[in-house]
Amino acid sequence: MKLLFKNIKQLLQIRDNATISLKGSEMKELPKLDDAWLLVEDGKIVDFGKMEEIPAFEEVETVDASGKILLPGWIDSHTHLVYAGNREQEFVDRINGLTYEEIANKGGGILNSAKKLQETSEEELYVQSARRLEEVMKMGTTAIEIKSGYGLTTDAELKMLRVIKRLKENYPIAIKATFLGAHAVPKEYKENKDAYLDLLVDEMMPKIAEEQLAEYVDIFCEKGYFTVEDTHKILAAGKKHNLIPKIHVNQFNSIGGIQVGVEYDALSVDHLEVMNPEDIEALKGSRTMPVALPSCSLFLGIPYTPARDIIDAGLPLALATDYNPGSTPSGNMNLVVSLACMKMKMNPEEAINAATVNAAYAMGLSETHGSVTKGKQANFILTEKIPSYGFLPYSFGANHIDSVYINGKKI
Ligand SMILES: N=CN[C@@H](CCC(=O)O)C(=O)O
Ligand SMILES: [Zn+2]
Repeated sequence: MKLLFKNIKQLLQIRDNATISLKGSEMKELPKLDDAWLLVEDGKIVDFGKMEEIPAFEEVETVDASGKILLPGWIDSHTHLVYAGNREQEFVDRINGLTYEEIANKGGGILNSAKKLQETSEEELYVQSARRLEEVMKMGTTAIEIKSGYGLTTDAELKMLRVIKRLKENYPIAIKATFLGAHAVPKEYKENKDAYLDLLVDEMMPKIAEEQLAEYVDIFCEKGYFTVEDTHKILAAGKKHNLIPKIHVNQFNSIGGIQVGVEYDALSVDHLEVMNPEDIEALKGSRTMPVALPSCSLFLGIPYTPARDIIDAGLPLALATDYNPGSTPSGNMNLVVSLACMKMKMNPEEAINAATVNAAYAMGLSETHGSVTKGKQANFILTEKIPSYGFLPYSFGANHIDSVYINGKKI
């Protein structure tokens, strides 16, 4: 089945196959075609061009995109979308003056979510997660990474990863799974963290690898959670099972997590709210993508990732939501793109590049996703009639999405 978009006001993010990621000043360029057409066949982009040169097509279904912009769907490379219930009460506790750390120290936070998840059946967890996945797809997300890490026992971590597997099977969106058993130390292991690390390495990882339940491995490298040494241990064990690192670092403190990530050739290092010059230096010359999560900063009232320092140092940057019940109960990539412009001083071009091309890199999907390239998946956002692409981040809070296409099909 062929699908033809005609009269597209602006076709954004046109790239050749060689574009894998964008860094430094390259992020300011957003290649586009005005008054364009685009042809889709078998779920893939076949060709595109200017309306004045449109060939005669037969037996095609046509979409009139007059006044509308067509751009690649958002790629969300960092989420915890599979979780049970919510943490609304902690939100109120924070309004009333407690900090995220104080809440975690009194048994809330990640351990609170873990307790809820352990008590929730796999079926119910699937139903709650599928609802969230459908919600983010409608908001333009066309590829998504999902982490475990609210299980913290072998059974509950496997339950989470099986739910992710079922989502992969039942939805057209590309999904990558990450094993984040090292998200927090369970209460029972408070005095013996090493025994928990052994459980992750000796019991959970082999099972996950055997059932092929994850592509990536993650750890929350942060004061009060896991140290740089723990990070070495988990990433080295992950390597034995072909689990590529994508790690939580520098959210509250800079303790050397970026350097370990780079040493293990991590695909991405995520959060980065607190960065010192050595952290930026460590990323130079590496293949590791820095990933910022501005809606987490908004919700927790913590600093925003210093995007200007990162990009102006010649580095790439990707954007993601961090969708989770504690620090970011929102999976809205449109808001993330707006926040990147408003709070991190990224230009609209930089923010769109960070949420498409660079985000695809951060999920290992550069060959199939993230740009309008012949042969790539036909994953698009078709906007409402809007004056320009800059209007998307400018009019924050309104998504301006007419429709979303995944593999050439309107969802
Ligand atoms: N920082 C670590 N993990 C999550 C939040 C976890 C939670 O509060 O439930 C994050 O990326 O923000
Ligand atoms: Zn996270």
